[in-house]
Amino acid sequence: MEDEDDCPELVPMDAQPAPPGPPTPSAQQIPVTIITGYLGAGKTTLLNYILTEQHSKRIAVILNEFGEGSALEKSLAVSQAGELYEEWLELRNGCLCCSVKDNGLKAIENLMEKKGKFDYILLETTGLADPGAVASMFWVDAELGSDIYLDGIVTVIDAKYGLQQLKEEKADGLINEAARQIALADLTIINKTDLVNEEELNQVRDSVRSINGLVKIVESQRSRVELSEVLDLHSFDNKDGAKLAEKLQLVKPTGLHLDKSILTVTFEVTGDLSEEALNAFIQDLLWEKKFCNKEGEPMTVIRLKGIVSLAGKAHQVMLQGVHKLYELNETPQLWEENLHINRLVFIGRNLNKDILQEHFTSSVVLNTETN
Ligand SMILES: Nc1nc2c(ncn2[C@@H]2O[C@H](COP(=O)(O)OP(=O)(O)OP(=O)(O)O)[C@@H](O)[C@H]2O)c(=O)[nH]1
Ligand SMILES: [Zn+2]
Repeated sequence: MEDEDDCPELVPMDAQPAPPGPPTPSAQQIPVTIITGYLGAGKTTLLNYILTEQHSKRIAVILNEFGEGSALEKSLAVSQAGELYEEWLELRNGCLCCSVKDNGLKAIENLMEKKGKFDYILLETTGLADPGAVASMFWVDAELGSDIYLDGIVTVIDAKYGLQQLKEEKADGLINEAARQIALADLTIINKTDLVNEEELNQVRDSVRSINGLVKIVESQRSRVELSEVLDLHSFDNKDGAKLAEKLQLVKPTGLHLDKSILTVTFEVTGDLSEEALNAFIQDLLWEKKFCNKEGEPMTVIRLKGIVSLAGKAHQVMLQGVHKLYELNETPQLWEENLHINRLVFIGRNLNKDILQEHFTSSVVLNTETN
């Protein structure tokens, strides 16, 4: 028997260091999909469905749970599904953001010792977890990053109770977790459509869209969705810069809103950017929270995406941000001569498009093109 409590072996210092940033995944890297969603939305149902329906991939599952009763139940539910490898990740009470990283890394590192035995990882987070913290750990840990890559964040929403969950006001102005999970998502699955009528379903759809102008939405009963819609999304890859550029153009800004809600703003600015000033802008926004809306409340960005033109670079550069982490990565896509359109999408709270764009244009853009 392996001792499960052993700390993972450290990789020797002279081992090949991972290149900075999340590059285009290599064939050896294993994709990880984070499955999140509010309590009872249908995450475990989705996992079980994927594990029983999908036979072309060997999938490892990591559950990240509170409370022993439900943990035991889920462990059994998942391990019925034939040959799969299960790691146990239990967060004792306390701050998720702090504990998730260490425990999560340990579970994944343990799992990676069984490398070769699986080719996809699904990670279910608890209903109350902040998936941003989980997603961040794949970026922070360079060694881990050389073994696996983040493929996408999937948020399951309860068609019946989702709206109610989204409207819950949090004490002290904290961000509503259900809304945060939608803000972070690459794909949302509106589940339990059997429990609502068309009008209710439309309302849920509209609320999801009002939070996240980028996210793809599918609907399901018992979490039965096309697997190709859930797995291999490549949401964070830089190889597909052209696809992202296209997608960013279709983003609709959102915002028929209550003060505290999360929304999407987007703008485009032509010209080349100073890389240094862009870094400073992003850090002021994500780390320092220096920008405020008209009411003087600091803007909080949960997810950030963009395609930008950096001075001196012929290739388009992809900007990805989750939580407080962000990255700039060159894509294979070349800019057209004199048509350098920077497109940015921000999902978060207290965002004011005009103020953001104004800061961006005045501090980051070097030269505005005329054509
Ligand atoms: N009516 C209906 N019930 C569903 C559907 N999908 C799942 N359920 C039920 O909803 C309950 C919760 O589903 P789970 O998959 O355990 O939800 P979860 O998100 O994993 O829940 P937690 O891990 O507790 O946060 C279970 O009783 C499911 O059988 C659906 O489409 N329609
Ligand atoms: Zn679950």
